[in-house]
Amino acid sequence: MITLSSLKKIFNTKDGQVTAVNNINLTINKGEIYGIIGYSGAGKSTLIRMLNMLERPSEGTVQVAGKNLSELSKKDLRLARQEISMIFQHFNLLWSRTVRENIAFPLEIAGVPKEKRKERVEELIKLVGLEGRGGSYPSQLSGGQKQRVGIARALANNPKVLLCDEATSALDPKTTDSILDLLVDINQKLGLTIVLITHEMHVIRKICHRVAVMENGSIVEEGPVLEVFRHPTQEMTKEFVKQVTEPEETKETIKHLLEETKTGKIVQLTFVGGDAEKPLISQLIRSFEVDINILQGKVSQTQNGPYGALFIHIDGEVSEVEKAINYIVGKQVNVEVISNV
Ligand SMILES: Nc1ncnc2c1ncn2[C@@H]1O[C@H](COP(=O)(O)OP(=O)(O)OP(=O)(O)O)[C@@H](O)[C@H]1O
Repeated sequence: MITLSSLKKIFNTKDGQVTAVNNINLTINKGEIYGIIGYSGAGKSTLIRMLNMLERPSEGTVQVAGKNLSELSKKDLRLARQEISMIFQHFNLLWSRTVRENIAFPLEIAGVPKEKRKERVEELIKLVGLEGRGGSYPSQLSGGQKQRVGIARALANNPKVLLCDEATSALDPKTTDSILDLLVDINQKLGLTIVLITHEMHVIRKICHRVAVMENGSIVEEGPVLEVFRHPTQEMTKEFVKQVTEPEETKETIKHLLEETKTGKIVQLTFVGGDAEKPLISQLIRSFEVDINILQGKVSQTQNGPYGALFIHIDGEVSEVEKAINYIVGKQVNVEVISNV
């Protein structure tokens, strides 16, 4: 659906040239939810804005649904943009218009007749769960509701691609989850291709099929979400992955336990996909002369199956502990010994 080839963006500033996006090659498939993660300044916004030519590339090409956007005339680009919608962190709603009028706006621009417009607006209000709020103004809505208006407006002209520019960054965690659920819902119902940028791994974990990690204008790591979680190669990716596997208090708890624990080993087990459901711990206790204490654990759902980490203390004779660890390795669960005590 989207192909980026040798894409580059250089800004000329008073202080010299800034390369915001540097030679990116990427293919995003139809119906996929594709996440791009990176810290502030990595070039995510510039990249996503080039996907609908809000920002013109300095070099390279952007192809969406078979069209090379750089080559389109102004008129054709306007038409192409109806197929590539966008939602924003701060919603970008028209404050003097009601919910209904905001959603109708792109339909007016596209020249949709009044009756059809009305029908479509009501359909969209239902789709995003804003029944009963059509007459409200944006200032009368919560953040989550405002983003629902943004999504309805973006979907008005039946786009093929939805671009999400930090769409949940201004929302609290619970509202974030409800908006992410809505994005998955419309991805599945409408077969819409979704590209999102974020600095939160939680967003990637919860809804993306594939992820690209961006640093200094380049993509440093890319792949299916579970694969990247399983084998993060770059330091930065490892940091992001920790956001969803290690609860804040984990390090402190482990440190405390290391001080308390005199024998055995503390290990981190990482479960990916189907393995997370297996009764590994009871198998260990039954098969080896060891005691197992579960210290901390978190298993989350991804679009490709469960993913999680479990910290356990395995205690017993040194040889039995070794055997137990080897047994886990044989089960293809990723094992990391945090410390030999
Ligand atoms: N219009 C511009 N003129 C000059 N430099 C720019 C412009 N837009 C972005 N940049 C620079 O390009 C680099 C990438 O910025 P960009 O906003 O794309 O990053 P980002 O990953 O989206 O970060 P953030 O999440 O903070 O917006 C930064 O160094 C930024 O200063």
